[in-house]
Formats: sequence, C-alpha cells, structure tokens
Amino acid sequence: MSDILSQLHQVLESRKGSDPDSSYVASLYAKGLNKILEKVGEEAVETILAARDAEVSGKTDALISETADLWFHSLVMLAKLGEHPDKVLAELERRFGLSGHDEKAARGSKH
Ligand SMILES: N=c1c2ncn([C@@H]3O[C@H](COP(=O)(O)OP(=O)(O)OP(=O)(O)O)[C@@H](O)[C@H]3O)c2ncn1[C@@H]1O[C@H](COP(=O)(O)O)[C@@H](O)[C@H]1O
Repeated sequence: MSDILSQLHQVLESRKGSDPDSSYVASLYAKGLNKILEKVGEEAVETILAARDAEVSGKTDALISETADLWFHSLVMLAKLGEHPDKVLAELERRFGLSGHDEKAARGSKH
C-alpha cells in the first residue's frame, strides 16, 4: 500500500527538472517553499471542514479527497526539502505499539 508513496516521491523528484508550465508540481517548486506551505495549510483547513461535514452528512467522499490533497502537498513539501516519505513511515513504525501518552512523555524529555 505504501508503494504509491514511493512511486509518487519518484515522480516528485523527477519534476525538479520540469517546466512549470507543463507540471503542477514543478510550478509549486518554482513558486518556492512558502507557496508549498500555504497549500499544505489550505488543504489542512479543507480537510477539517470536510471532516465536520462528514460527521453531519455521513458522507466521506469529500473527506477522502481532501485528505489525499493534504497528503499530496505534504509529500511535495518533503521532496522540496530533500526528504523521502519512507522516513515518515519509519517514524510511524518506530512509534507503533507505543502508547501515545508514553511517546509524548519520551518526546518531552528529548527537548
Ligand atoms: N496527486 C497529485 C495531486 N493531487 C492534487 N493535485 C493538484 O493540486 C492542486 C490543488 O488543488 P486546488 O483546489 O487548491 O487547486 P488550485 O486552485 O488550482 O491551486 P492554486 O491556484 O491555489 O495553487 C490541483 O491543481 C490538483 O490537480 C495533484 N497534482 C499532482 N498529483 C500527482 O503528481 C504527479 C505529477 O503532477 P504534475 O507535476 O502536474 O505532472 C501526478 O501524476 C499525480 O500523481
């Protein structure tokens, strides 16, 4: 299932040399990190609104679509900063089975 993240990451890397007029991802890179972060924030808000609607309507199509937009723009952010989504998956794997409360306490002692 996580294969699509790796495949998408490869495409995102390959877009670093592409023409912004023919690639949405290349156009984001050309606009810079702030534009990418703006998109991540926008998609996060749209995801929250879709989640609230889903609770009322019981329909989750928009929620799934907005969450995909949020994940996609987060992957663009990681690629722009030279990071691979495998590192995020590895971090989730590391936390797996660890209570959220314990994990937070361990994080607190690191900072
Ligand atoms: N998964 C996606 C993906 N999800 C969402 N989007 C785009 O993200 C944009 C954001 O949606 P908005 O509603 O905010 O769009 P908008 O109003 O046009 O955006 P702004 O003008 O505000 O920047 C839309 O243009 C979507 O098409 C994506 N664009 C690309 N991909 C993947 O990235 C690959 C490379 O894309 P290109 O670089 O465009 O070839 C594609 O093959 C896909 O696999």
